[in-house]
Amino acid sequence: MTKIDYVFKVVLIGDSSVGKTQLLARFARNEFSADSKATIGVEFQTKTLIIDTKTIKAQIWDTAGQERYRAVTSAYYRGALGAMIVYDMAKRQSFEHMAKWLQELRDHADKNIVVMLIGNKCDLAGLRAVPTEDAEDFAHRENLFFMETSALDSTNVETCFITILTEIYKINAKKPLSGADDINGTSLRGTTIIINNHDDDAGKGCCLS
Ligand SMILES: Nc1nc2c(ncn2[C@@H]2O[C@H](COP(=O)(O)OP(=O)(O)OP(=O)(O)O)[C@@H](O)[C@H]2O)c(=O)[nH]1
Repeated sequence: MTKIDYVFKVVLIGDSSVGKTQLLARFARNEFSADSKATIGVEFQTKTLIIDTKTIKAQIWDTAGQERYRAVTSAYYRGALGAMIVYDMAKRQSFEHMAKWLQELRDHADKNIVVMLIGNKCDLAGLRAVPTEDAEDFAHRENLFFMETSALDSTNVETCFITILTEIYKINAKKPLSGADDINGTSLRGTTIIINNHDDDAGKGCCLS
């Protein structure tokens, strides 16, 4: 069995239908679904990859963009070292809401979290409603990484995940994974606890049937 050097939790946020679930499906399994259902509650997937000779387990969390399907916010952000805030390049409103998502992140996440702005659906070039420069300006002002992606045709999907994981690695490289280590130790142990909590929550009504 491969020895895991680090476990990095990254969360996906953004309006409903911008493509968070499909970005994750493309990255984790190289799959895409055209009739993707709205996410209810929280899901996550993992993918193990090598960065700078280290084995990194990326644990990517995906939650509902729709308020009524969202699970407890603080639990979602707990232990997250990276966040991708996603808008739909063809839907101006989803970009206008980026400030709101950023605020939520700043209210709930660790202040050192690495944040990347993602303009998804760049395959819909003819329907573009957000000029690249607008997003670049916003990212620059807010100190975010920025990339345009397409989960449909795979453009930049692997690149954006590898970029954020590499940045996380640079920040956390001095903290090797061990039982005594605060950040990574907690994220590993916390994994099980958080998932169980969510399962419990789901049963209690964060999800509609
Ligand atoms: N053209 C195009 N369609 C996409 C792309 N990514 C996702 N979609 C489609 O957009 C719709 C919504 O995708 P989802 O991944 O379910 O969106 P989401 O952000 O997870 O939505 P919630 O779970 O409600 O928060 C689906 O019909 C997808 O097939 C893309 O890159 N290009």
